[in-house]
Formats: sequence, structure tokens, C-alpha cells
Amino acid sequence: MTEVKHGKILIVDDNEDLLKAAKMFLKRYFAQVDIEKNPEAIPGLLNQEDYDVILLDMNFTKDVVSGHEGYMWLERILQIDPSAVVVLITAYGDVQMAVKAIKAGATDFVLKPWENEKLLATLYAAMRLRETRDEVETLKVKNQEINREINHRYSEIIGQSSVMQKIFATIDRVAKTDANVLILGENGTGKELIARAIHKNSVRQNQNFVSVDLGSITETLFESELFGHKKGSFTDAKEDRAGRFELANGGTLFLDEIGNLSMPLQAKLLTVIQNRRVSRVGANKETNIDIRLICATNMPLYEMVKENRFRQDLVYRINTIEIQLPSLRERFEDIPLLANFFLKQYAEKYSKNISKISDSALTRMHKHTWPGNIRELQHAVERAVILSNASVLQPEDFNFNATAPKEENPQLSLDQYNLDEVEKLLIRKVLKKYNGNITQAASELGLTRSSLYRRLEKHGL
Ligand SMILES: Nc1ncnc2c1ncn2[C@@H]1O[C@H](COP(=O)(O)OP(=O)(O)OP(=O)(O)O)[C@@H](O)[C@H]1O
Repeated sequence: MTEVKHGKILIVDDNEDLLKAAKMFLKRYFAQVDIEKNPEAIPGLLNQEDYDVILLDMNFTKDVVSGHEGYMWLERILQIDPSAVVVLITAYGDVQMAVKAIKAGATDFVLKPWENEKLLATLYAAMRLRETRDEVETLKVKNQEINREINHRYSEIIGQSSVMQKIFATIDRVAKTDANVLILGENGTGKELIARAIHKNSVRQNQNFVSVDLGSITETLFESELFGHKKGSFTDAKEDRAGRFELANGGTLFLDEIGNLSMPLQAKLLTVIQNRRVSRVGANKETNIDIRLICATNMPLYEMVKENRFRQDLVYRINTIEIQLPSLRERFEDIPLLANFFLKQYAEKYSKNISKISDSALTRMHKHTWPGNIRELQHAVERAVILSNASVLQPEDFNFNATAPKEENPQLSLDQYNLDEVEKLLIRKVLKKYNGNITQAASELGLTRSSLYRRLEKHGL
């Protein structure tokens, strides 16, 4: 079976014999080989074709050997396509000139007269460079798109209550500093939203914001996830991988659910935060890391310190600035604002002509305790928007009854064989056991937090 040829090469040289010979040889290896003896045609050609490698002579005018023309055309090419891969053709003795050209942005050079094998090897290496540059470009664009999408999702922090106003003022003050921030608050109160807002308003805004849910990382994978690993350092380490600390280098690292870390892992984390250096699992070399650290938890960290379940020295490292987010129950006055904000968002998303939430529905919302806080309100509005056919949302569009605990101590009965009902009862029971703590409930149920959220949503809990 013949190998499929790929790659587009352009050769620009004033020597027609050289052009023909090179084309004859190279077209056996590349999908397209174009030749051109007049460099003035380069801009036009680059507009028509996306060449992987351009092989460029350095002198075009008869008896001129200065190489100036080569530099000039190299510069032009890189202006048109900054990621172009240009290999220069130079005569013996011009090596100094070629080195200078590489400094000016050329990828490599070949000496005239060349050996075909050497030319081929140089072009293959140049092609690989082009592919890598293309991949990096694609990844950059993808990364920007993902960030734009996430930033859009986290773009607005709604709240007029005095407690939220104080939080906004704190964000303004701390964002510009590099101080470590600890955000405390129940599930769904907006801890990640605040962390992203701090990053977005900081000098690190154009660098990565890397979020790690420590509650969902297993003890065995902790080091490899956070610090990275070298290929072969353990069975599943199929290739070298950077950890989250390295990925966040220059930017912000958000460690969510820090209260869930076991004592041994707290010690490991403390060492890295203190030294600001990480070494990948299986590697000897350490890398300096420059991160802004934001941590969050819904656990009572200070009580845990008293009970020796959380290291005091670690708390002191992470809590330079502390932000305590209120539960939704503590800022009922923000409910109409938040509910209308979500209404607008979901009416648009699901193309529904719903303009309002009725006063009676808003009054009913004030009576609800919102154990899942803003996330619960957001889901409640989303569900109502999907299910309603009217232009104004009414109390019955919200699943308030289902949300109120129906029985104090839900029991599983042996004659209940409906799997959905059993699942619902079980989730309620476990949630009750952990006072609504999603992370702990999910861990007991053997679920990730997001799959527990999906089930809460499904059962209207
Ligand atoms: N003040 C707010 N304005 C608008 N949306 C908010 C606000 N607070 C939270 N949300 C939304 O509520 C949802 C939950 O917020 P977020 O994930 O930041 O909470 P969290 O406290 O980090 O939750 P968890 O403890 O479960 O990780 C998100 O979709 C977020 O956009």
C-alpha cells in the first residue's frame, strides 16, 4: 500500500534548473510542490495557498550575494503569515548569513548544492514544526473560546443586599493584590463565582484560572493531579503531564472544597504553598510556581482546627483575606433580582416568551429555606421556564412542595419497589444526615457532586 502524501511546499529560487530538479525529487514525498522563480509572486501565492514550508533562496538579482533580498522576503512572508515556516537556501560560505536569518525568524537553512536526503530530512522536520505551531494555534483558540464561555456564565454577580455590597467592595480591594483568599459559604452560594471575579479583576486576568475540586480527587491521584507526573512513574502514567499548579502558573489556582482534604494531604499541600515549588511525581526537578491562591469550602474550618481535623498552619497560609458568603436565607431581599436574572437567561435560552414572575410566586419563594442556595433557585427557575406555557410564572410552576421535606424521618419500606422513589428517599436521608452538605452526601452515596446535583434536579429535591 502506498503511503498517502501530505504537505504543501513552495520553493522560490531564480535558478530554473534547481527548481525543476527539486520539484522532481520532492513531489515523490509531498502532496504539492509549487515552484516560483520570481519572489515578487510570493504575496499572491501565499494568499492563494496555505503552504506548510517555504524554501527560499537568499539572492535573486544576478551577481548579488549579500542575502539582503532573502531577509527582505523572509520579513514579508512573516508579515503575511507570522506562523509561516521558512527554510533558507544558501550557498557554501553564507552560513553566517543564514544564522542571522534564523535569528530573524527563519526555521532552518539548507546549503547549495544539497544532498536530496538532507533536504528531505530538513523539510520533514520543518513540516513537523508547522504542525505543532498549528496545533498550538488551534489549542489557543479553543482555550479562548472555553474561557469566553466560562466567563460569560460567570459574568454577573447579582446582589443589592448590604451584605453583598460589602463583598463587592472587598473583591475590589483584594483583586489587585496577590493576597491569598479564603471563601467560606454553603453549597451554591457563589464561591466559585466570586473566585472568578477576583481573578478577572486582577493583573493575572489574561492568564489561566484553574479550578480544582479537591472533594472529587481521590487520595491516590492527589499528587499527580496537583503536581503532575512523569511518564511511567505509575501504571496509568502513559505520558508526561503537568499538574494543576503548573497549569495555573502566572494565573490563579482555585482550590474548591479544601475542607475535604485529609490530614496527610493537607501536609503535602502546605509544603507546596510554602515553598512555591512543585516537582512532578517521578521527577527530580522542581519548578517554581507563581500563583494567586484562592480556596473555598462549605465546611466549618475553624471548628475543624479545634477538633484537629484541619491544620491551623494551613488555615493561616490560605486565609490572608477571608470572604464569608451569606446563604440565600440571609439575603432574601436579593431573591426577586436573582430570580428575574435567571428568568431572562433561561427564557432566552429556551426561546420562551415569559416576561415575569408573579408576586405570589415571589412571596412563596421567600417562605422557602433554599438549602441549595442560589444554585437551587437557578435550577428552580430553569425548570419553571421549561415547563410553563404561560407568560407569567406562578407558584405552581415551581416545585416548592417537593422541596419541603415531606416527612421528618423518611423510611424505606419493603413494599416500595419503585426504584426512583427509593433513590429519592435515600438521597433525602443521606442529605439529612450531613445537614445538606452535598460533598459529604455525594461521597457517602458513591457519587460525584455533579451527579448528585443531577439527581437532586431530577427528583425536584
Ligand atoms: N450572586 C450571584 N448572581 C448570579 N448567579 C449566581 C450568584 N451566586 C451564585 N450564582 C450562580 O449559582 C451557581 C452556583 O454558584 P457557584 O458554583 O459559584 O457556587 P459554589 O458556592 O461554588 O457552590 P459549591 O459549594 O457547590 O461548589 C452558579 O451557576 C452561579 O453562576
